[in-house]
Amino acid sequence: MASAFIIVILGVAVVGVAYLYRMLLPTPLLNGIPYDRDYLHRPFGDAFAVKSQGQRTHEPSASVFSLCRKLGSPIVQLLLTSLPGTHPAIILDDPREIEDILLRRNREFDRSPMTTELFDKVLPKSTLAQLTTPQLKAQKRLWSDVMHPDFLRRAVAPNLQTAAEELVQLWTVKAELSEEPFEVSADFQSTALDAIWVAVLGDRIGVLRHEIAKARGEKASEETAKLVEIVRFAVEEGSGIINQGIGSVWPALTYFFLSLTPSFRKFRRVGHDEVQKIMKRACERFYRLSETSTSTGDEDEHDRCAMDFVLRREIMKAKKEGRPVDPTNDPTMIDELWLMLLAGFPTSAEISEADIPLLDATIEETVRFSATASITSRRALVDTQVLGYHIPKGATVIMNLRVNKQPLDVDESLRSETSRAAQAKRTRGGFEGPSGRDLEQFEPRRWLAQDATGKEVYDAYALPSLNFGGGFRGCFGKRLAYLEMRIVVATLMLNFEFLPLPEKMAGLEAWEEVFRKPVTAYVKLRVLEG
Ligand code: HEM
Repeated sequence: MASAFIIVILGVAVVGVAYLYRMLLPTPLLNGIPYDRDYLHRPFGDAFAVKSQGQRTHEPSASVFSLCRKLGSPIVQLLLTSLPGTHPAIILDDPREIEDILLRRNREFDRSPMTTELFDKVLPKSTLAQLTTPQLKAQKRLWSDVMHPDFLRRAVAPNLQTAAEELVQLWTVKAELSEEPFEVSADFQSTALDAIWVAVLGDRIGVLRHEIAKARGEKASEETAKLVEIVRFAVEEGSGIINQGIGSVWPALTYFFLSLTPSFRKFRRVGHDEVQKIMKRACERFYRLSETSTSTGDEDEHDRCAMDFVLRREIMKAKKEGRPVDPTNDPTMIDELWLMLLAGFPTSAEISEADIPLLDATIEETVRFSATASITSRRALVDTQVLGYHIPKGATVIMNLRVNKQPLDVDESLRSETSRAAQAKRTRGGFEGPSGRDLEQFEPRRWLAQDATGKEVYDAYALPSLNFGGGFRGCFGKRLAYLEMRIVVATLMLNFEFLPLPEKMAGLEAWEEVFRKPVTAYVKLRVLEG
């Protein structure tokens, strides 16, 4: 009797293990999209192979899209498990079709859970942690005006200019101390942190001033040093947590374990407290103003940053409706502000408005070439088609935002109507024309054209520009990032001559985490006389 029982148990165990093993094997979609047959009979399909290639090269996105080149198709399937809840994942590496999906097919594709899950544990109420819903649309509307060109020019550009000038001071001190090249990654991070903090929250943290004092051998203020340390911790910890989710094949599990660690809890507490303190001060200012001001207008001279703009509007609206309001306790507000700080951290008036086509072309080419963000994804909301293949509702389409190789050939008749119409408007032929040549080379002039009078102009549409995504769920901070690059690049060019570097310091290798960053970034400078 006992042995029969053991045989039954063993039988059930064997069937259970066989069933689990079967579930770990991939089931490709029956829609003809190519896949890597080498991984058809391996548990977890090619997910681990792609992940380990990414870890080896430090370029995870490139390892995902290398599958398209390997199979010679701009659209391929990633083989995943057949476990319940696993959605088909399709990889797309065709800039024209990606641009079309992002910009023109918002009814068919939305932000995918692959992205929202990464931000859900870290900043749950932020835009990036949400699929498109009526509530998210209202949240996006509330913030949309803070990226209006007029607001950026009036309130944000002067602060960005100050950060750029402080970077010039820092490099001048360093160049005067030694004629040797020096590493500048940390200086760009300090500039980006100062710039994004003041643009979003209006307060100066003074990271660059702190670095200038250190470079001059002066004693930096203890208060600034403490604040810089807190802010650096929160920004770096936040990016690090998201990065661990990106690197995981099971982000939900990784986040579960991370959420138990003291540094995760410290990130949530410190981040929350620091931003809340700054919000409290701004609210007090607006409560005082609301006693005297009659303005309920959309723009106000008292707004110094993105946060001011939204807080003032909320306070004025509540006052008009005669209800109390305390935005400092609104977790949506705090998470959204933190998302902007984390998103703006890697970005590196007159300058902001001057018409200099070659400057714009150089910035666009830098954005393309550096590919700071190389990947995004969308979820199919309906059964649809991409490049002639059926895409089932619920499938995730993972898209390459990096345009550094001639795209693979595609039969024009397989493209969507809107994609063909967009190509027809590219008067200089897009990839087929001069702008599409030598995409492995840094060549700003690909973004220049001549207008009807023969004048050289910047052509933002010469090629699909994908590094900020696009459409309704495209990057919210794109204008701010371009403005910051414009001001910083122009200010540096006006103050320094950049001398040639020894070959070993001029490498272009990158390290991709949430964003791609250079492995090393050196400069050798000659300070230009005023
Ligand atoms: C070089 C700098 C930056 C790059 C390369 C970048 C890139 C991106 C990309 C690729 C996306 C996803 C877009 C898509 O899926 O279509 C995104 C989303 C987003 N970015 Fe940026 N970004 C940068 C700077 C900023 C800044 C400065 C801010 C804010 C101040 C910002 C705020 C956001 C937000 C809120 C979203 C989510 C939008 C949504 O889901 O609706 N980004 N960014």
